[in-house]
Amino acid sequence: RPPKIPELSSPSVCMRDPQRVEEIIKTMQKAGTSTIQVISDFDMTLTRFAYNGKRCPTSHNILDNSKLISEECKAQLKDLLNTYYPIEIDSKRTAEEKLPLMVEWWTKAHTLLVQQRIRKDLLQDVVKESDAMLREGYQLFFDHLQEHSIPLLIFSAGLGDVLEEVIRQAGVFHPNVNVFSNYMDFDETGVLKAFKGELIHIYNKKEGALLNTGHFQELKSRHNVLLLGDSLGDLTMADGVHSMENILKIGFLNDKVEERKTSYLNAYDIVLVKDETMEVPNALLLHLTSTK
Ligand SMILES: Nc1ccn([C@@H]2O[C@H](COP(=O)(O)O)[C@@H](O)[C@H]2O)c(=O)n1
Ligand SMILES: [Mg+2]
Repeated sequence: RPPKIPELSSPSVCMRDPQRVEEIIKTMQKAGTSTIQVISDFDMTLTRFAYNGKRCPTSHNILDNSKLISEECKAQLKDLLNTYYPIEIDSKRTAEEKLPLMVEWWTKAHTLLVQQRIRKDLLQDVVKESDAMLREGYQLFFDHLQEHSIPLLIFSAGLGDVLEEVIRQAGVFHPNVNVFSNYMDFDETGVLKAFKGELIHIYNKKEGALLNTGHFQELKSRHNVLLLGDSLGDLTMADGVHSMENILKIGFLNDKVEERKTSYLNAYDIVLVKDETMEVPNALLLHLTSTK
């Protein structure tokens, strides 16, 4: 294990191949800060999964539980969550089996949200009044990337308008941050009428809008990627990166740990088990941006 990163010896850290991790870190550190980009999922990756034993909300949940949603609609959204979330984290079903069901979940939820005639000008209050919580250490994470001019792409199947507000209110929506997500389309009076563009769900985080935006085109010289996710669907988030040289994949394993540990260890280089902090990603970033 890299001796300069004691956080990698924390009990929450699991690695299938620590030597390989060490090699990737060494190569990336040698290549230098100007070659690095960070691609991160949002819900349950940059935000906490639980706090004081209670689940923290996803960007969808922030809106679902808010004053902008009728009691009847809240119950319908909750039913959807109770039906589809167990499918999302079911280790016995394949991604192919889950994909159409996930599309069904997102589509039904978005249809319900549009029926609620949500007002754009109230989203700020909704986030302020919510239990949204970024992971401990988020400030250092965002500020350090900004200080070192490292681009951060947040690639989320959540609600872009809501998640942007979360990071704005936390004071970390710096100019190096780019967000790809599901954005709301409001009519001329500021009422939600639809969702923009192609739906982003947990199993298409490489297709659609993102590949045509030129985002990765602009970052052509950044061949070294630090990827952060909490779902196996997050692993394809860097697929658009041009001539990638190294990728270090960090996965937060928040729920159903025993059932899912093997698949996470096979897919992610570093697995953080029930770790609600940014300690390990931060330690890695500090190391990668150090010149020693
Ligand atoms: N109606 C929905 C649909 C999805 N979710 C959760 O959002 C997560 C996706 O957002 P990422 O930032 O992680 O891409 C996903 O894991 C679902 O559990 C939801 O809460 N409500
Ligand atoms: Mg997530």
